[in-house]
Order: sequence, then structure tokens, then C-alpha cells
Amino acid sequence: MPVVGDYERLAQSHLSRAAWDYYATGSNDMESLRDNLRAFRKYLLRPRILKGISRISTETHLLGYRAQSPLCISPSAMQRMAHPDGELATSRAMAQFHSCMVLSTYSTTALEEVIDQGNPHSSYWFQLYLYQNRPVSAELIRRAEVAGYRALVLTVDTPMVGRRLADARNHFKLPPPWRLANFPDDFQILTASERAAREANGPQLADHLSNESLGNRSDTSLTWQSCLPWLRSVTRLPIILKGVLTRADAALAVQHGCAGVIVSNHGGRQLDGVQASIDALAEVVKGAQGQLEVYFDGGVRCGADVFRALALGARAVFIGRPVLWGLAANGQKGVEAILHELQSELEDAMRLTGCATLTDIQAQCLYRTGYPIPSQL
Ligand SMILES: Cc1cc2nc3c(=O)[nH]c(=O)nc-3n(C[C@H](O)[C@H](O)[C@H](O)COP(=O)(O)O)c2cc1C
Ligand SMILES: CCCCC(=O)C(=O)O
Repeated sequence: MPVVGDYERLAQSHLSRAAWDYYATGSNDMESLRDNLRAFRKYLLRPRILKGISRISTETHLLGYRAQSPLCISPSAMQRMAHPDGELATSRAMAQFHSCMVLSTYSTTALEEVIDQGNPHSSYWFQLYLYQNRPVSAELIRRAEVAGYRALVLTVDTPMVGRRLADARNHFKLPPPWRLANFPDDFQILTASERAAREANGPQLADHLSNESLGNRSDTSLTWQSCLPWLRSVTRLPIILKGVLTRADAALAVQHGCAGVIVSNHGGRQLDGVQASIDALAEVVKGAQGQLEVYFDGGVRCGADVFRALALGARAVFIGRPVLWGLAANGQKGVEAILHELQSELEDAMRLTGCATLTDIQAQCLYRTGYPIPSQL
């Protein structure tokens, strides 16, 4: 019965140093990355006994789509570096969960291929970074709509790339033959003269993660007013904001007509020193006031973590690095094993706490211990 930690160790033994560091590490001192995992332990489970739970249902609805499980897949860039089947393996592995996969803009498989060759039982959402060069973003959105993605997930915690010290030391680059497959031309978002200079130096990939290259093509001037009306002018897809950590921003997301938010600190890869994702969840749920769907990611490594996030108000729980560990260890089968393990552990936690359905998983299923809640709550 291998658990997520076993796959993590296997993944490390399969990956190059640079790939492992890119997947595993965070920004600066990696405090938030560590805290993401540690903070779950503050929430103790409170079982109710003798409730005669014989059947468990983990069914839920995500933007109206009926899912068999609240376990979903976070967008993670460059999955072919973990396994040649990359995003296709991930997508196929989730077929029987009938839940949701978010595909990264920086996927190494084209967004059309992921749906065409994926599984018909999932809801696919497309994660978006907005570029200064808006026609590039508009074209990605158009392609995502045509391909059948059901929502756009705008990542709002990455106006610049975090200080990822290991990647800088490793001079991290996406290794050939893999490429950022959503961009027909790797240098599409460079200006014509920059592109000519790159091409003169041979067709090598840009250092995608340095702020001097792809990262700084992101639009750092984005505001609520400049991005949401623009997005709405180019798409009718529901918009979800990923990277919301405060009550005030959740309330603004409601005001701006977003369909959902993902409580996330980007797996501790962006602003180091922010609070653990799980500690921000209850605050964001309050800010949302039931007006939009609140999802969660960050540090989920076992079924009890999924249970805790559900009890704190998440409608779905997105899995990040554990999927990459499964993928690196054994492709599609590895991702399946990870998802099955998390699902079984969630069901065990439900049975043993006396919860037959996800609606039974409420705040009173937890007891909060450890350091105090910030006073502004
Ligand atoms: C290797 C890697 C690549 C990621 N790429 C993206 C991305 O392209 N877009 C995005 O919004 N988030 C990205 N994330 C953040 C994840 O979606 C998610 O928020 C995070 O991994 C959750 O933390 P956990 O993996 O520790 O559970 C990435 C995370 C990792 C580990
Ligand atoms: C420019 C960001 C690249 C993908 C990403 O979001 C990550 O590595 O965390």
C-alpha cells in the first residue's frame, strides 16, 4: 500500500537534479512551502461514533459538473519532463474520478491534444497567465474554448516569477525535446527583434523561468479593472482566480463576477512568508459568502488533508506535486495510484469520522489547535 511519500522518493530517484529541484522546491527560504504541509497538523479530526456508515459517496458538483470525487488536478507546468507521456498520462489517469483537471499554460502537450486524447469523463479547465501581448492570450483562450475547456483559471499570484534559488543555480531550462506545446513558436511572445536574435543563436529554448525571458512577458500591470472586463470581452467561459489568500480579495472576486477562487500560495513557489494555504481557507470562505465556489490547493499529501480542506469549506481539493511524483515514478499508472490512494484515504477518514457524504464534512469535524487565528478574522 504505497503512500504519497513512497512515490516522492521514487520520483526523486528517477529525475535529474534540475527537474527534481524545479518540481520540489519553492522560493527563497521555502518557509511557506514547509508551512503548507506542517499547518495541516493543527487541525485535529473529531470523530462521531456509531453512525452506521455503510455507504460512502464523494460525489459533488463543480460549476454544475457532476464529479465523483472532490479530488482534482492542479495545473503544473512541464509534465513531460517527469514522464514522456506527461499531461496525457495525468489526464487519462483521472478518468474514473469524473472530476476536474486544470491544464497549465506551460503544458508540454498541446491543449487540444490533452482533451482529444484524454478521457471523456473529466471536466477540463485551462490555466492562464495574461501576457502584455494580449492577442497571444486571446488566441490561447479562443483555442481553449474550441477544444472544450469549461473554465478559465487565471493565476493571480504570479505577476513575476518567485525567487527560486535552486532553479537559478541549476540554470534551469526545459530540456529538449520537450517544448511549451501551447505556443506554436517557442518565441511567439518575444518581439520580432528579440526573436531574430534568438533564432540567430540556434533554436534553443529560452530560459522560461527567468524574469528576463518568458516571465517578464507576463502583464505585471494587471488590476481588477484591467483584466476581468477584458477577459469577459473575449470569453464567456466562467472565470476562476487562482492564488487568493485573503477575505478582501475573495469579496472582490465576488464583486467582479468570478465563478470561483482557488485558495493557493502556488505551492510556496511565489511569495515566501505568506501563510500556509490551509490557514487561509476559512478566511476566504467567509469573504466568498457563498457567492462563488471556493477550491483549495497546497500541501495536500494524504486523504486526511483532503478531509480537513473540505471541512474548512473547500468544494474541491486540487493535487499538485503528488501527481508529479506519481507521473515520474510510473507514468499514467503512477498518477492513478496516487489518486486511488488519496481517494481511499479520504473515504477511510469519512467512515471513521462518521461522514457518509461530502456535505457531512463540516467545521465541527475538526478541532483547531496550535498558533492563534489572526485577529482580523
Ligand atoms: C512544478 C510545478 C509547476 C507548477 N506550474 C504551475 C502553472 O503552470 N500554473 C499555475 O497556476 N500553478 C502552477 N503550479 C502551482 C500548482 O498549481 C499548485 O498551486 C501547487 O503545486 C500546490 O502545492 P503542492 O503541489 O505542494 O500541493 C506549479 C507547481 C509546481 C510544483
Ligand atoms: C512562469 C511560471 C512557470 C510555471 C509555474 O507556475 C511554476 O513553475 O510554478
